[in-house]
Amino acid sequence: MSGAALLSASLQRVRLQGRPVLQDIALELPAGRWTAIVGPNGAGKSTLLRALAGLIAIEGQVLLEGRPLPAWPARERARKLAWLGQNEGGADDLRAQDVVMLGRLPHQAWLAPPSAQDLDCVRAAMQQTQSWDWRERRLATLSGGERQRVLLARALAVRAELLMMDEPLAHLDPPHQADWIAIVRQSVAAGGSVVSVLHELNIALRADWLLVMAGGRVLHRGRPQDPATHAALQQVFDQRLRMLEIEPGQWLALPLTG
Ligand SMILES: Nc1ncnc2c1ncn2[C@@H]1O[C@H](COP(=O)(O)OP(=O)(O)OP(=O)(O)O)[C@@H](O)[C@H]1O
Repeated sequence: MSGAALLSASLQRVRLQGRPVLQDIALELPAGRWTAIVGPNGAGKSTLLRALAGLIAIEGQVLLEGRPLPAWPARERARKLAWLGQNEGGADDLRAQDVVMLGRLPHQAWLAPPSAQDLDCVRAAMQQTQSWDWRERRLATLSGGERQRVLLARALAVRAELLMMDEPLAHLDPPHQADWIAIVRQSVAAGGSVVSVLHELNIALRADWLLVMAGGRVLHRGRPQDPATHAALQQVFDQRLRMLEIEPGQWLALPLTG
């Protein structure tokens, strides 16, 4: 694997409760690219993302900037790699602003108060996700979409080079989905790398690169515009998609009924 990859992985196997869930996956994630992981329910998308983030035990190796993930000091790694998981809980009693400040922990000295830079990052991230207005409200009092925008702000406040998100669009309405795409594009344009598990195929088709999974393997990787990518999508979704090019290079995947 080339040394240029921000993250590279070689996974022989990942087991959950003794059951093999992923096998034989090798990939490289360069800087400056948005990669979307797609595939049917149970394909192993979330497990792959968790494996790449170092959140679960693997048989194999994940390298961040060429260094194995476990060899990174925890705080340094947490500054490089930000995570937004599915249905995250545990912070319900905190004010939204304090939840976002958690994203600054890897930058703060032990028990030190937040710096002016931390406060700036929190405000900027909350403004980016349009969640600043409810900064004083407790997370538990927010709607699903409002909460998701606060959690996205927390991940953005880290200012990490690598942003990993599992179903980040859950609960977001179309304008905020569009805002999410804009945020991802900004991050990638600034040299960052974004990896997202997405169920919304039409959003995934706007990524730079797709990983198409089924049965615990990556069956195909390629650009969303490539006919081979469309064929892989058809294969994993039982030929039940209608692929439409709505403008040059921009595709939609509609479910075929009947
Ligand atoms: N904790 C667990 N213990 C055992 N098996 C698990 C566990 N979590 C997930 N699995 C199994 O691993 C496989 C992959 O699950 P995973 O959540 O990675 O799939 P996914 O592609 O993200 O699915 P979905 O689209 O439904 O969210 C599934 O068969 C699932 O049942």
